Amino acid sequence: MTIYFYKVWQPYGCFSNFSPHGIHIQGTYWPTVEHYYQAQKFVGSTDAAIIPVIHAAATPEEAAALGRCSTRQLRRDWDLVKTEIMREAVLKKFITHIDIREVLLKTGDEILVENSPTDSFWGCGANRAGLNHLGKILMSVREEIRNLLSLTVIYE
Ligand SMILES: Nc1c(N[C@@H]2O[C@H](COP(=O)(O)O)[C@@H](O)[C@H]2O)[nH]c(=O)[nH]c1=O
Repeated sequence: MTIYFYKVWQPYGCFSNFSPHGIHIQGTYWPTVEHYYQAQKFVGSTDAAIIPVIHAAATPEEAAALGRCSTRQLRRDWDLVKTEIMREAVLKKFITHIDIREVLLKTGDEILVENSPTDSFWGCGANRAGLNHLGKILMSVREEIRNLLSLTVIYE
């Protein structure tokens, strides 16, 4: 059965990038995947000064609003790198936090879908026919962690 998730307070809310699970990446701690993802939009851009502001945002909603501001200049390669950047952050989240890693692993081989009514890139969009890249990343992270854990069992 397909598992749909979206808001943090709904079932499987820990799969949302807005969930309160911090990550360390390249020496910096980010309070949520969303903070990190939104800040990466401006690395090397003329609007890079917004990065520490996004980092310090009180909530992921605030971080997202800062990153989505249409008057700011995104890095030129954003569309090429955003999926890999998201994957790295989501992998780090589920490697770091054992409790939600268990939730992810317990979904077995079910299809995971970000049920966003407005986003048909990361989610499935209102018609549920969107690309669902976040769901796909979660499924691939689930597979990667499973493989990592099976290697640990063999070599321990
Ligand atoms: N979960 C969730 C959202 N979805 C998230 O929004 C991000 C995409 O942002 P952007 O590339 O700027 O459009 C990505 O992390 C996606 O998972 N959006 C929300 O407004 N509220 C929410 O609770």
